[in-house]
Amino acid sequence: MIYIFRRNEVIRMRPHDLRETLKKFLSYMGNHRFLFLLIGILVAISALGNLLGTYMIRPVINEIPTRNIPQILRSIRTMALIFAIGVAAAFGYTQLMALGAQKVVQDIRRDLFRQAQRFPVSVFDTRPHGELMSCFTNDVDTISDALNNSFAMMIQSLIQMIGTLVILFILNARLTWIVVIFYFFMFLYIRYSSHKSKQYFSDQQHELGRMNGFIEEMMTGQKVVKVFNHEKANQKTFDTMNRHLKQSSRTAVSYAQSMIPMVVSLSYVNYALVSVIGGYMVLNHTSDIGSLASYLVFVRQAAMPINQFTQQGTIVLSALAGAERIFEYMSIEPEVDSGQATLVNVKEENGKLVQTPEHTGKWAWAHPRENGLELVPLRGDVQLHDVYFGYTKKQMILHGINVHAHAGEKIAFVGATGAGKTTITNLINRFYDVDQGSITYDGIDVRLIKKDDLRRSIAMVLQDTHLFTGTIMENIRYGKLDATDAECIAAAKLANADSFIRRMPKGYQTILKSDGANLSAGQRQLLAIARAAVADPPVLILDEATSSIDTRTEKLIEKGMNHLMNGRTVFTIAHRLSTVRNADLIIVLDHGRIVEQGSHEELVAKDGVYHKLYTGMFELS
Ligand SMILES: Nc1ncnc2c1ncn2[C@@H]1O[C@H](COP(=O)(O)OP(=O)(O)OP(=O)(O)O)[C@@H](O)[C@H]1O
Repeated sequence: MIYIFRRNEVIRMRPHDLRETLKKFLSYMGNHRFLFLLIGILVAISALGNLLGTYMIRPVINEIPTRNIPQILRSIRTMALIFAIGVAAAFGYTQLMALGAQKVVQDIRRDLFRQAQRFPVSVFDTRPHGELMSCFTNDVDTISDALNNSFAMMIQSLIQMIGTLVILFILNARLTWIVVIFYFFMFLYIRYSSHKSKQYFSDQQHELGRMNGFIEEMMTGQKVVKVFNHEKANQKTFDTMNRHLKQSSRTAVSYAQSMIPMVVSLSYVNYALVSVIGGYMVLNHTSDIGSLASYLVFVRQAAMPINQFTQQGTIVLSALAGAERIFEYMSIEPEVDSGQATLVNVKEENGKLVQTPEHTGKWAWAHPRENGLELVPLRGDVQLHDVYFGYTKKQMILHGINVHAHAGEKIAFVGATGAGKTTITNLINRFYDVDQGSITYDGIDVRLIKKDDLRRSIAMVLQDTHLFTGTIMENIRYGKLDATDAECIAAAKLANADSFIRRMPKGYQTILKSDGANLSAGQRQLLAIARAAVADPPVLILDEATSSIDTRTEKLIEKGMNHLMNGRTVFTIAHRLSTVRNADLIIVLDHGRIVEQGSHEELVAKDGVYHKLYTGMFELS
């Protein structure tokens, strides 16, 4: 198996399972079967045109001694017509192939993106995100290139290779054995040198991948490099990598470069030998001059399809390896959702809740029960019942967690890094499901609630704000796609973001780029709060930012957060003392276990872990 490395990952040059990958790939081509059938016909016409046109040299030359000019001209016309048809077919199939390739690539991209949207969070947590990105970019590009340039050419070369041999046998069977022997040696040499060059090419790609990864890391981490004076050490590492890359590239290229001249030289020897023996046969009257002329042209061209077939074959194989990676991603089980309880608008009629299509602003869970649909008012009461969870079966992260957040309560999780705070919040909105125990939302097991509706009722403000390319208004509207401008502005006001937005050159229409790079960290957080505010959910998960922000912005954020938290059930991964102090319940976690819980005053009075943490005397570990 040949591998190349891209960035720091291992990339296959050939598919593991060629048959299966080809089957799936052909099924994509099959979606445009008439187009590819037409391309196939044109490829065959083009290949046959080249073969027959060359064959026509025989009658033309044989007719010259007869001096039958009209007949000679007829033969020349026929030959020209055959070549012209071949050229027209080649032009036709290259044009259609460009269209076919883009259709196939468009379908593959569509399916991959659709599938990626449905991946469970665990896929993004466990795989480097560059891997999926390289499927979308490099692999799709390789497939597109192979379809555009290599796929048809490979088939054409195959037809020409077989056709050439057949015609050579027809023209002169005895001479052809010499050609077959040369073909055989050429083929052996091509195999040997391409095998060797692939081996070194793989080393070269490995070195290149390492070097690219290093450059990327150093460029993105320039500040750290400068702070710790690592320039010299980096230069040394880089020089070593650069030297290794030079060595492996040199060997790979030397093998690859030797292939064509060697094959061409062999074909010259072949040509010379066949010319001499053929000439002798003509003189002996065991062959005619036309056959020999046509034959020699075929022999001259013989090396070309072999070369093309091997070179294009390698490109097609590496494209199929890319396709296999894409298909592997596509075959990942999408996030399963067996939840049936949905969030619906309700209104009160004769003291009873009834479901309504109107936007009443009042919500309830429509929970299917044996005796019909039960409407459970949406309140935001969340309870964890003896929850155990591990990301893998081998290692449990949470052990017997019990927490009850009554509607409107503020729960703060504190604890050392790795204690399991984020993991608990990941379970509440079902990025992952509990292994043992359960989580209920308004009394309904979250596994019975449709994920979209569950997540719609829980907003998250993460440390990592993630803003998208688009206007500030669009970024706020991300929280609720049908929010009006007025709702977005109201949310920004509530989040304390309105004043800084209005100071931007284009206000709410200012375009944000690259994850809001044109904003400060504090402004990005204010926007994230506004985005959560526009969703107006009963439950909120806050992962407080640890990065230091100036005191004025910090105050703005605190105020924004307080407004946002008002009237909602809030789970906070708390880093600020003020948040912890104001919480109704503080949960102290250590190694996935609750070690203390209570209000700030209770826990301080207890003089336990929290007190030590609070007074900075002790760090949980
Ligand atoms: N996707 C994951 N796959 C496997 N293990 C994970 C994953 N995410 C977190 N963990 C592990 O789970 C444990 C708890 O992590 P978690 O992120 O919940 O801690 P935390 O208390 O939120 O820490 P921090 O304050 O640093 O964010 C850690 O040991 C961590 O290594």
